[in-house]
Amino acid sequence: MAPPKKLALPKPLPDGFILTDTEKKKWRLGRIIGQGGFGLIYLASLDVDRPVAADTDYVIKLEYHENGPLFSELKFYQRAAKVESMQKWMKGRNLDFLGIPTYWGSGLAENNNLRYRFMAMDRLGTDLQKVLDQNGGMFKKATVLQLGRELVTVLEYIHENEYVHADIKAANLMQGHRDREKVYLADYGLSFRYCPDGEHKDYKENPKKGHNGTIEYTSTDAHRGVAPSRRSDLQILGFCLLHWLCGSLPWDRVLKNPAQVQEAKTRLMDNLPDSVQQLSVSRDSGTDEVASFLLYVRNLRYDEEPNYHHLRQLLCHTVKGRPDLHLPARPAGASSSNVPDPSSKEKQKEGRGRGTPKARFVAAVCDDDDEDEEEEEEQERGRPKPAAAHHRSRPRSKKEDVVLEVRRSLRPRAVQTYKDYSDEEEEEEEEDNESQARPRPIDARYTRAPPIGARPQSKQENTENKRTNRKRGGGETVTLVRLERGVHLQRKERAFLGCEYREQWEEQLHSHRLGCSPHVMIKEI
Ligand SMILES: Nc1ncnc2c1ncn2[C@@H]1O[C@H](COP(=O)(O)OP(=O)(O)OP(=O)(O)O)[C@@H](O)[C@H]1O
Repeated sequence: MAPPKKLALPKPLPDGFILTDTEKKKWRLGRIIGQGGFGLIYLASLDVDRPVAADTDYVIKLEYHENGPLFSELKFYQRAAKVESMQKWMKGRNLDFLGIPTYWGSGLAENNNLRYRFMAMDRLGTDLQKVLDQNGGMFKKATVLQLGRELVTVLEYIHENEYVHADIKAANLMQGHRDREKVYLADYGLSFRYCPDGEHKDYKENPKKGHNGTIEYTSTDAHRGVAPSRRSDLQILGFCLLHWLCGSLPWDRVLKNPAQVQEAKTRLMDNLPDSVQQLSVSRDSGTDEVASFLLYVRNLRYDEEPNYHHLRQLLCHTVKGRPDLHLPARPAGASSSNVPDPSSKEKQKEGRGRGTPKARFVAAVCDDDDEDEEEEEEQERGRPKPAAAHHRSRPRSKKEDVVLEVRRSLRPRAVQTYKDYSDEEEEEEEEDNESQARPRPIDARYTRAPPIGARPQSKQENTENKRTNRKRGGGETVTLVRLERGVHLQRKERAFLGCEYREQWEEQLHSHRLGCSPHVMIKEI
């Protein structure tokens, strides 16, 4: 039989198929309940003698052996998210919950000459993007701040274990299967070991690798082609919080142009706290806390350890307990979005806003001022316009569900091109031990995103870099690309590329940074 096409979704294994993991535990597959860019998600059970029950607590993620994301995800769970290590950490902090799914095992399988890799993990519930879509694109302020605090704690744990997530977004946040008030940060396929064996990666811009991640939320460092770090995870989180609070982001309409998105984000970061404060939707949904959060993040050095306790305090709110993921409270008659449209000039020129279908959807749901125009657009395209949550008094029809699904599938996917190979020697060893071959290289032409211009290295960054005195990574890189090809066809591609590392540094990176400690900065606001 011909080998599987690289990057393809795996040919499904039959219901009832038995998998044996590396610890010799046997798993029985049930029905498929999800599908990503590369892999399939099956219900699964350790009871191999009977069909998998519909309410089982386990799932198995299955990919072709050649694919990369599951390999990266596995490495994250095996190194950083061991059950005992998480429990010990939680105990030390008196926490009763940490939103990281539990990993239960992994292994390789073969069927009809096709080789698969699998991972067993906790079964989770609905992802928060679905919840947001049903809530008109926004959460209540208290919910946003509670989610923010819980995610800061998850990031604190991950960061202490040498990893960053690098792709925080509502689509990667999932409710618990049994307890819907619990929220888990899932999908570690793009996670990055920023500090292998305690050695922080160097700050190094690489125009060839610019604009990694999910374009809406990716960090300004990632736009410049810098490998992700603790501060970039926190900045991504800040952008997410802002989005959930306001229902849109200033760069929503230019998502197809990464350079413009980068420009808009840089402007927002440069003009904090005003730039974020003025996005407040209403007094009830004020953005002051997120402004302070992003301001703190802006003042972090690339390799600086954030003060997570302080970050949680910045997101403090009187409401305690678990996040309430229900409809946002919108004051009657209030325009839901205060976000200025960066492309308004362009819009005037072209007579129409730009952006991805998702960005249009957000605007349609949340920006009352644009409703007429959006409606017109929707009618032109012959699609029904989903009603904003606050206008909806009936359950959505099947047709509306389909529209949501289609728009969901059109959402920008994450791109990764920064992964250093240098920290993977150990993986290679482990792989050899397990007789697992590395994912195979693919052609460089699959890489995405326009290169960004080279910039001179600033004296400050140079000094910072020397001070960290870290070892430099090897010259090879791993590239993972997710491409959108039509509504239903979404593919991700991973490549190992021989890539010249050019040292190009960002003069402006710290030009907005004031010469005082972040704590002093906060007091000055
Ligand atoms: N632990 C889980 N429990 C229940 N459902 C899950 C779980 N993990 C993923 N899913 C479901 O399966 C779908 C596919 O998940 P997967 O992580 O493979 O890909 P994805 O995150 O949707 O896409 P991408 O390929 O971009 O990462 C998800 O959208 C989700 O609905």
